[in-house]
Amino acid sequence: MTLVFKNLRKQYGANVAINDVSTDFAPGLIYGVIGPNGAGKSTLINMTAGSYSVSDGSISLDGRRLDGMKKHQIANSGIARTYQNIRLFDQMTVLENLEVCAYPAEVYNTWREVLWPPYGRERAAARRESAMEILRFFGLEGYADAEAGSLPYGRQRMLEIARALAMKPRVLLLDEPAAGLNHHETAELTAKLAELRSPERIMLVVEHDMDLVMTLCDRIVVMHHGKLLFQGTPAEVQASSDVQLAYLGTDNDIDDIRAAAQDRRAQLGIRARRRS
Ligand SMILES: Nc1ncnc2c1ncn2[C@@H]1O[C@H](COP(=O)(O)OP(=O)(O)OP(=O)(O)O)[C@@H](O)[C@H]1O
Repeated sequence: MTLVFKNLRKQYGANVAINDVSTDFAPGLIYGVIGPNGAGKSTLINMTAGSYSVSDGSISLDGRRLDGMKKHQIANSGIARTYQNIRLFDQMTVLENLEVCAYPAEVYNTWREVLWPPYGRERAAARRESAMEILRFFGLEGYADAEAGSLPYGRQRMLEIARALAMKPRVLLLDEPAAGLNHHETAELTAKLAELRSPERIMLVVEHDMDLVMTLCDRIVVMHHGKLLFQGTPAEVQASSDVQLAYLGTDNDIDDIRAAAQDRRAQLGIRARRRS
């Protein structure tokens, strides 16, 4: 399984958000996507998930073109995502948030469940058990019957990832999963995400939190002004003066990049990080 971006381009009017990006992603690895604000990171996620159209070039999974597919077809191809700003089904329970993602994609199977109640009950029980297993993994089982919107912020972030996992994705796209989490929550999240590394899954994590990225990711893609500036291991990225220049305009080290990322988050009004 490989996810491939080929000469990918995204243009909003005259603004070129993604400019001729070509790279590929292999299963079993966690990829970090970093870069200054406006570099095009979220646009990559949005195009891969089908939320935004592709202006030019292609995105394919196992040789199958995803660009041009409808959003639900992309989801059915095994791509799941989370959002920079949490988007849960607030009025549903935590358990329902997961169950709703595991309903059959094929109309045929839905009718089978409706017309054959024993089969429907069996499938519903299996969905529930599978959802509970994911909730237990995230330590959310105690919230199963609570309304999703009533959960503390950090738990909602975890629930978003849990919900994406309920789709059993082959490609998991996480857009700033640590935004607004305190240090304790970020450490917990980092450990959970590391456990999700699987030979059957490609993971892409867009994140400003350098500690998370450097700890978690096997490979890092650095975006700058819509272009792929650099790609390598965390050590290679930390050693790259190109990367440091892109972030800071000066040839400083990774600690300054960390500080710059925090400053930019604050400027953007991304929920302040609480020190625990
Ligand atoms: N829906 C949109 N309409 C018009 N321009 C957009 C849209 N979404 C993004 N852009 C522009 O595309 C460029 C890349 O934005 P994108 O959100 O992908 O960057 P980013 O690297 O994810 O930034 P951040 O770290 O701030 O989230 C920016 O110039 C942004 O203003």
